[in-house]
Amino acid sequence: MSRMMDFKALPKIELHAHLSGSISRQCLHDVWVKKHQAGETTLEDPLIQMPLGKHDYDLETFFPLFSSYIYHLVNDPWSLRYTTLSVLADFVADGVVYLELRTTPRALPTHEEYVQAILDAIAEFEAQVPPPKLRTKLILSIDRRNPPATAFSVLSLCRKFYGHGVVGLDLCGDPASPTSLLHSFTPIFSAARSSLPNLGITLHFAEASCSGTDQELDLLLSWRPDRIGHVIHLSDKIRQRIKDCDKKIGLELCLSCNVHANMITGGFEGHHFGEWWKVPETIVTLGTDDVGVFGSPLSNEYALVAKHFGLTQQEICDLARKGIDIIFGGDEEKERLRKIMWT
Ligand SMILES: CNc1ncnc2c1ncn2[C@@H]1O[C@H](COP(=O)(O)O)[C@@H](O)[C@H]1O
Repeated sequence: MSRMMDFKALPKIELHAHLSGSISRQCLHDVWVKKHQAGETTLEDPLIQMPLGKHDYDLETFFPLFSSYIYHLVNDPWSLRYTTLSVLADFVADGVVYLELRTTPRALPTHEEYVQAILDAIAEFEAQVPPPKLRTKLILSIDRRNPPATAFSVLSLCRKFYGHGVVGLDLCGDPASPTSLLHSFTPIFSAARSSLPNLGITLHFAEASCSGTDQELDLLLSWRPDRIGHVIHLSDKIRQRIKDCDKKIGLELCLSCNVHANMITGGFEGHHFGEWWKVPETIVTLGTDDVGVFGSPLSNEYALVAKHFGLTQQEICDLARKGIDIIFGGDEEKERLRKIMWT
């Protein structure tokens, strides 16, 4: 039975992880100690602000963690490099062999330098001897709370860094921000489709009931995403539209995040993974979302689906391998993964 499986050793693909939310509390603490000792921060120790073992952040308490705390701690090139390297080390230690990390560019000191610093940290990590099995690509996020001009600048960054480590564009952020603001992003996503046809598009989709209206979801689907994340509050009509997409759409499902943040009811066994994982018109992949906040590494997400949905060892390997088809990282990477992932 899969319950006996070594989920850490299982080579895994992670396609839904936010950089700032993936930083462990210990790593945030290390950054804080250095800054505190140098008199560079007046913030409280992260281990007090976010005590170890606390994972029950709901959508009201979750987003301010970034805007009021983590962004003020990770606020210079040194802490950005340090935390990125730590995040990569955590993923590799958990048996992740391919990672698409997503992040919202910030002015550190410029948005361009922010992206370059992360790409440099990835290159530095991959140049280790012996090289780690993990290969990492970057997705740039548009925060739905931001004005169109900021969102357009994210597309410009995709243009600049496409072919140099950036493989996708994401829409993320607090789902409580109104659907009406999203209309102004349509030209951005259509420009992304026409000017960068191989850039992947992934969207946070129906995370909360307020962002799960047919009006919003019809709009998001009109942007022709390759993948959608969370996928919780759907009408039957939208369910059918997802299944009817020309190309199989990828569903990035994040069980622990959804359960801990009370985004769903019914606990793990009530999670919509159970509804989707066998649907032939879609491809389900498991993601951690924000392992630093919700505390469940990808190996544990596999253990959870094995436990709550009774997947056999073969079904676990098949689930992990299916993700290969929906990575944004290109054919060469797909070939590498086909060779190293368990059959
Ligand atoms: C429930 N899960 C989620 N839903 C929507 N957006 C999320 C998210 N988890 C994280 N983010 C988005 O990612 C940012 C932090 O990482 P980066 O600074 O970009 O690396 C958050 O500010 C939020 O906008």
